[in-house]
Amino acid sequence: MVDVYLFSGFLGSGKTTLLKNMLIQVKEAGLKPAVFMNELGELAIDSDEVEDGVPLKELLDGCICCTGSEKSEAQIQTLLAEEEFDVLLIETTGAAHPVEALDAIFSPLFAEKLNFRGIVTVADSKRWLDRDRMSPQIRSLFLEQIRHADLILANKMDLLTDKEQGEVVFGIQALNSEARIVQTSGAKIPYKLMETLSTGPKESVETAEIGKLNLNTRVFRFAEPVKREVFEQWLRNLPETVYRIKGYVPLEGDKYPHAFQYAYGMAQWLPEYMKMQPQIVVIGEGIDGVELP
Ligand SMILES: Nc1nc2c(ncn2[C@@H]2O[C@H](COP(=O)(O)OP(=O)(O)OP(=O)(O)O)[C@@H](O)[C@H]2O)c(=O)[nH]1
Repeated sequence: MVDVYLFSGFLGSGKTTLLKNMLIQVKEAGLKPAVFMNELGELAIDSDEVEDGVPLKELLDGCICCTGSEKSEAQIQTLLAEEEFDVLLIETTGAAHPVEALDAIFSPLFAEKLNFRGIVTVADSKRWLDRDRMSPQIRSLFLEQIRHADLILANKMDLLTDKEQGEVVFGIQALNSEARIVQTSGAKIPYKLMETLSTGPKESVETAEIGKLNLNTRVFRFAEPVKREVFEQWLRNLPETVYRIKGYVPLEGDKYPHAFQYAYGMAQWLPEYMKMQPQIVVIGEGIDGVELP
């Protein structure tokens, strides 16, 4: 049986960071991992982060929970037919309800093959503190992802004071008293901690109504390089409802576009040593008016 873990958590909370950490540790434990990824938007950016040699399937521009679990089922079935592996790590989009995303895994097709171990939710601790500023639907999704977790990473602790850290852990514990909560920076946990999970099928869990999410994704392609100051000024002026940006930004004077990440007001630039497509995906609510600088 293949052990299956489902990574949940809001946009930009640190799921891919956790995935990368886990891939290293699973291999170190002498096990073979495989990955199933689900991205919002038509660009496969997170999958660039999974190193070659790890079996990977992805579902683009949709959500594991709402574009029909059949597609996900088919992808997982192909993965099982084509590859040999011991552990399947599933990264859902930040817009997925974790329990609804379980549908594909609990398909009768996989009853003898997949051993579901649990939902691991990565919570952006800074966002937790500011949760009252979210729109009601987004807030409800954010809380549901935490409420249904079997293990919770209170991530991005490096951005919080000691007092805030305590506040986050108490708050999260009050919302989900069953799950173990670990304070993390860079989503670092030992794989052994995930191995302690063994929840089995989730029977008749009550999920709260989230309402219609008005999350949109837009892809912008750069016609030419931009000045870094101009781009950063543009970021500062974005509406608060832009939750996530990722992709490759061509900067004036640099040979290759830089890998770029933006989540909750925090930008991260990484040098890229290959010529990646100069494009970014912007995810948020009411982003029709957003244009590149
Ligand atoms: N300061 C800080 N940044 C972090 C931490 N964990 C992750 N990040 C950064 O947060 C950004 C988003 O991290 P990802 O791992 O891509 O988040 P994600 O949940 O996979 O994002 P989506 O797939 O878009 O939902 C990246 O720039 C990470 O480097 C942390 O503990 N502290």
